[in-house]
Amino acid sequence: MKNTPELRTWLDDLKLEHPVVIAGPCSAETEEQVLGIAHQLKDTDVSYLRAGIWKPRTRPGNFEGVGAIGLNWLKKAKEETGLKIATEVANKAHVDLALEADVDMLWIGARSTVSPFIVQEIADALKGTDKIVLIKNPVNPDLSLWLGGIERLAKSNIKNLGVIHRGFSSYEKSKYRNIPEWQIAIELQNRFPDLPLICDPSHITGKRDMIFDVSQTALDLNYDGLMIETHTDPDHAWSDAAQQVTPQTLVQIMKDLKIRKESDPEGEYNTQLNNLRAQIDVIDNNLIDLLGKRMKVADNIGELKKDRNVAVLQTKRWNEILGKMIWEGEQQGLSEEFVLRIFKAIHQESINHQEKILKG
Ligand SMILES: C=C(O[C@@H]1C=C(C(=O)O)C=C[C@H]1O)C(=O)O
Repeated sequence: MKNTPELRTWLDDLKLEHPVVIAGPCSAETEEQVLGIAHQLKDTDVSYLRAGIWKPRTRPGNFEGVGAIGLNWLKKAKEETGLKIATEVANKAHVDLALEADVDMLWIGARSTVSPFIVQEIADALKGTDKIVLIKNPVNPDLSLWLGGIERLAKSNIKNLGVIHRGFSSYEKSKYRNIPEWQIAIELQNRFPDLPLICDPSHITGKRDMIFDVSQTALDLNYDGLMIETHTDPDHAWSDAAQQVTPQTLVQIMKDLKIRKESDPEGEYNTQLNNLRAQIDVIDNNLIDLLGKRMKVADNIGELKKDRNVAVLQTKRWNEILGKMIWEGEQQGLSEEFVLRIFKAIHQESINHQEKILKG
């Protein structure tokens, strides 16, 4: 699949002056709930009313969605408010029912994206549709799997495509429900700059008081839209209560968010920007130069170890370096997480270099 400006057509056709907003409850619960939320979202920045009807849950025994009847509630909400409607599909039966209900936007959930069989089944069922089809990132941080899902949809001749970044599962404890790993979405943007990219801060954060901050980060990174779970009584929602906001909060979030433009033609801004970027270029060259030099020293250490038949990994020395560099990093305003990441990568490269010598 190639990037083309046509990928943005459905988004451009909306003619919005703000990011596209998809909002609504995590799950459709009752007709009154869906209609109540829809009416409160009418005349806001929201273009698409979302509601989950079939809910994939981690453990059995939780609320698994109201099923097809929810489509009637969404249709009614569309008739009454003019909002377009969106729901998640996870198999061919869901797709057939959603298309029959004339749902405007369908999305594939993170737990489905991990399965090429499921994505292919959905792509086949949607073949040639002019509906908008969005694909969430897989639960695991695997860009190829995400791209593979998009390619399957594109091969099924689906033109109105987009992606939703909802963060990635991790065993590690984190302040996020699903760690954003922004660099994965940035890489995806690099490959497909015109593919509409939507952020789902509700699933990334899992907590309503972090939604604004993550949404702002997404806009700072050029995202095209937001999918935000919205409920008139979030605390009593039947699923994902902690991450849903009221329609009033959503309106406030949209008001407070700063919408960034991609660039600015203004002269003085560009002069200063180019100046600073020239400084970054010099520093980057120095970094590469220093890293190359460091690896040459590691090569020499490798030769020494080879002569004496000593193991490459020296945990004590390595831990001393880490401790020192975390402290030094702190003095330079660098986070521990960043220093650890960089030095683990440097250490691995150094080990690879020495391995080559010991095995050579
Ligand atoms: C370079 C060495 O080998 C390994 C690599 C290290 C590094 O790159 O700093 C540190 C400890 C070792 O695990 C060494 O023993 O000093």
